[in-house]
Amino acid sequence: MPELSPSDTAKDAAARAAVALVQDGMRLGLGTGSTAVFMVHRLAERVRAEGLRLRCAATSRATCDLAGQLGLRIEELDEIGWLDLTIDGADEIDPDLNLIKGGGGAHLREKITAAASDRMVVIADPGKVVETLGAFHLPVEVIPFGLEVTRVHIQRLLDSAGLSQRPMLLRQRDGVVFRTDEDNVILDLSLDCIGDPAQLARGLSAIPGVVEHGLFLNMCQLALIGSPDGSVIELTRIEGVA
Ligand SMILES: O=C(CO)[C@H](O)[C@H](O)COP(=O)(O)O
Repeated sequence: MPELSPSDTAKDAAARAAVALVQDGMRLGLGTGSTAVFMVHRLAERVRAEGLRLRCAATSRATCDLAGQLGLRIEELDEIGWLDLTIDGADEIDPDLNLIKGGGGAHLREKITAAASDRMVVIADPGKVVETLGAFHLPVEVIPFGLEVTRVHIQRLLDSAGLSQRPMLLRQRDGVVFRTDEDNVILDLSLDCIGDPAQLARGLSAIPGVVEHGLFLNMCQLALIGSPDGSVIELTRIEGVA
């Protein structure tokens, strides 16, 4: 394997630590993003080496394709029904293990998958750990029909919550509007600092046209933060803390 950058070494360390939690017979959710890519590789290595029998659901087409190439059999989430563990990346992680996700545009399937899991473990490099959520843009998946009207509703919500907001960007990739696996679009909100994530999450969920936002509150029980030296720090959440 080519030498990894410090950031990739950190991601790989977190991924290895998460894959070490996997036991024979488990039903797993596989996350999306560059850190999750390391996890899928390490998981495939363990399956090959130890003959682990796993049932896996993927949170995106990209992860499904990668897992298939590495010899992991992917099933539909509904075929498996419920998962023991989902391992996924994150864009921001606060001290209560609340998250911003969706940098890769997969947060809808990621949230459905994590919500169908006994346990969600997040893997990340140290740059993802923050005191307060919001420096990373907040992705909001929106149905294309009535997009501009939905945008007005979101703006009104942000105004009423006193959240300063730079232009709400319609996500593009390679010069064209980005479409999610569900064929929706994403509005990226630049909020700087989200003082009350629960209130914002409730408000966004109540807007017709919003399919899902990237706030993952009270969903993650453990974050494994890799370091460029290969060590891993465990962050845990005290149950019941919002
Ligand atoms: O939420 C996600 C995709 O929707 C990713 O998990 C998140 O963007 C982190 O990605 P990366 O590991 O590449 O930093």
